[in-house]
Amino acid sequence: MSLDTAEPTLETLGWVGNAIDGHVRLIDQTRLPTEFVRIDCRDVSSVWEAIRSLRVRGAPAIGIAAAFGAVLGGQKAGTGDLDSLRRGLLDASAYLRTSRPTAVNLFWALDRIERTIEENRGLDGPTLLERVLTEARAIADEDKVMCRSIGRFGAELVGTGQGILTHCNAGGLATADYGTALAVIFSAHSAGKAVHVFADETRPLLQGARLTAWELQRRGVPVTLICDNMAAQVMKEGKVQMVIVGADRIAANGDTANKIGTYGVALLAKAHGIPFYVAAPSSTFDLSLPDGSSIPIEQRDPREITQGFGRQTAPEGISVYNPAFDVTPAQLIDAIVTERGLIRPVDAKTIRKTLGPPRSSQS
Ligand SMILES: CSC[C@H]1O[C@H](OP(=O)(O)O)[C@H](O)[C@@H]1O
Repeated sequence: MSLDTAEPTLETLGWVGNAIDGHVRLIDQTRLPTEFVRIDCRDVSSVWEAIRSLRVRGAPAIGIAAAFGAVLGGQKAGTGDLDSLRRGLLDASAYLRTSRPTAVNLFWALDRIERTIEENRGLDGPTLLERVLTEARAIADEDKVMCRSIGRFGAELVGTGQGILTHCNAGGLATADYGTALAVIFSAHSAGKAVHVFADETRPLLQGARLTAWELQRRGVPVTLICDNMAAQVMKEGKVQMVIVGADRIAANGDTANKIGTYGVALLAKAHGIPFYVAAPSSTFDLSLPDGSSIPIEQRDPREITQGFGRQTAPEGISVYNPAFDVTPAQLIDAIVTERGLIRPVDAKTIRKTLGPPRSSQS
């Protein structure tokens, strides 16, 4: 259901889903850049669908959406009977875990919701539901703070006059606010550093063209849109002095899953002697995985490729391979920018030193 199309202020571009009262409100990112529409999800399956279809997308944002979706499950169950409330919350959380497999933030956020339920067994229904809603809001509020911190730390890597290449969208839309990779660019730009961004369009769903270009243009950051197959040429022409991307899951050794095409960009950067950075909050690390080999990679609908431009652009029945992510090995990453500072060199020891001991394993 479309609610309102009022353009957001620059500060409210990110997550808007904290208006619970029986619904989760979010920006429908599939309608951007031509339409700005906020929608209300009134049941858990609508939140699941919004995550699966990338109406809400980006690792932190889908974690936040899932946290509020779980609250919705509790609201639907009602607070009259404690057992049915707990079941409603836990069933919603279990269902939302099946929406997308790669971004660990989804599971990290739902782990926090489920821990909150378990740790508050003694509460009555209304108090328990309120406590879980408070946790969901905390997840969103903490992400806002982490993004700003990532921006501050990452801006130190940016020299004035630099060309910066991005891939996909790791902006305010992908987080509670401000973004991760784009937070670095926004912070550098706000500090008066003249930067120019080359945004990969990012096939097949065009998060770069539709979302990153839109976010940067709105904030007045100079941006040039390129096709993914132009990244090598802009590097060869000396237009790019650094690359910065987001992340969906980072293993204990620093291997990083991100939007498909990121691995290729990292190889190109290495070949051209250009620093390659990842920006991500600590909620994107999965320290239960020793390396990136077992990060689950989402396989998506072939029609995203064969019908991506609103018409059939490939022979009917053609075989299609559509992995939504790839894994960039740690040795291709010069630094990871987190809310706790830079991780450099990118290795298990430095990650542990920066982030602290591993959490429980995530799905
Ligand atoms: C700030 S995390 C952004 C991260 O998530 C994107 O994936 P998707 O658009 O499929 O949700 C992409 O990998 C971005 O780098």
